Amino acid sequence: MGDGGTRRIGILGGTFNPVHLGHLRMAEEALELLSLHRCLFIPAWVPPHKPDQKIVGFEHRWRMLEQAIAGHPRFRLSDVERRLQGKSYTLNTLRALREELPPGRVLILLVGADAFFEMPSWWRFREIFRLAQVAFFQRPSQVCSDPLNFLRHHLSPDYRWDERTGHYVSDRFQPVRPLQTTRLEISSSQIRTQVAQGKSIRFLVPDAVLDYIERKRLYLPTGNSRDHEGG
Ligand SMILES: Nc1ncnc2c1ncn2[C@@H]1O[C@H](COP(=O)(O)OP(=O)(O)OP(=O)(O)O)[C@@H](O)[C@H]1O
Ligand SMILES: O=C(O)c1ccc[n+]([C@@H]2O[C@H](COP(=O)([O-])O)[C@@H](O)[C@H]2O)c1
Repeated sequence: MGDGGTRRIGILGGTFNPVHLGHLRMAEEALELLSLHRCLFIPAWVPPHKPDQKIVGFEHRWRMLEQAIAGHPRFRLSDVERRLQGKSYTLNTLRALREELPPGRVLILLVGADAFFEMPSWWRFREIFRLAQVAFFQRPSQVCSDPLNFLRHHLSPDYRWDERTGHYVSDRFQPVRPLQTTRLEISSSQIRTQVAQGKSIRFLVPDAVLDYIERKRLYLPTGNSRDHEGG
């Protein structure tokens, strides 16, 4: 992903219900490994694949992210999916970012390995690989499929491993890069469950997020939370 000075923007989309230290550490390591100029955190307005999940309102997820990344010199929060409304399809998000960012930016979509191997079920997923590079992170407890077979099968048989750059490359799509990062076994669902069971989530989320969850009484069994509204 050599770029001769071009600014490289990492894009980390998620439901962030709530944001946790797994997300933040993954973004921090991506900054270094991919020499990113910025990492954009993009909370989904309506996550396309979580229709049945009870998700706290966008405003709560936004506020928690805001506090989690406050003061970080390279982390930024983007409301592009709020502005787009409707289901938050990543292809639409990338197209909108292409229009609003200065020309010449290299977009690198950051996804956990679980999300990466599910991408063939995303809306017009092949176009995503034309518009942006993709970097995926190993998640703990992940039984990993072979990425090269996966790319050849779902995108193009010409995908090959480039030892020099550490990317899977193709003449038809942008490079894809596997990243070895610190494995933190944390998920938003685990956090929600622990809060609902009255267990501690300290050191799984930033302190400011912990305070916010307690103050707004989020993730308590139904009926106990404050301002708990949908999308
Ligand atoms: N601990 C983690 N390590 C690496 N990547 C992660 C981790 N947790 C989430 N991600 C990645 O961050 C992105 C956004 O994740 P999301 O907001 O859905 O969080 P989640 O913890 O997976 O949520 P849930 O448990 O509710 O499904 C996805 O690409 C996901 O794979
Ligand atoms: O574009 C799609 O069809 C699509 C389907 C599922 C998930 N995504 C995106 O993937 C990111 C992680 O999603 P999730 O559901 O694991 O929070 C988030 O930015 C979603 O908008 C995108």
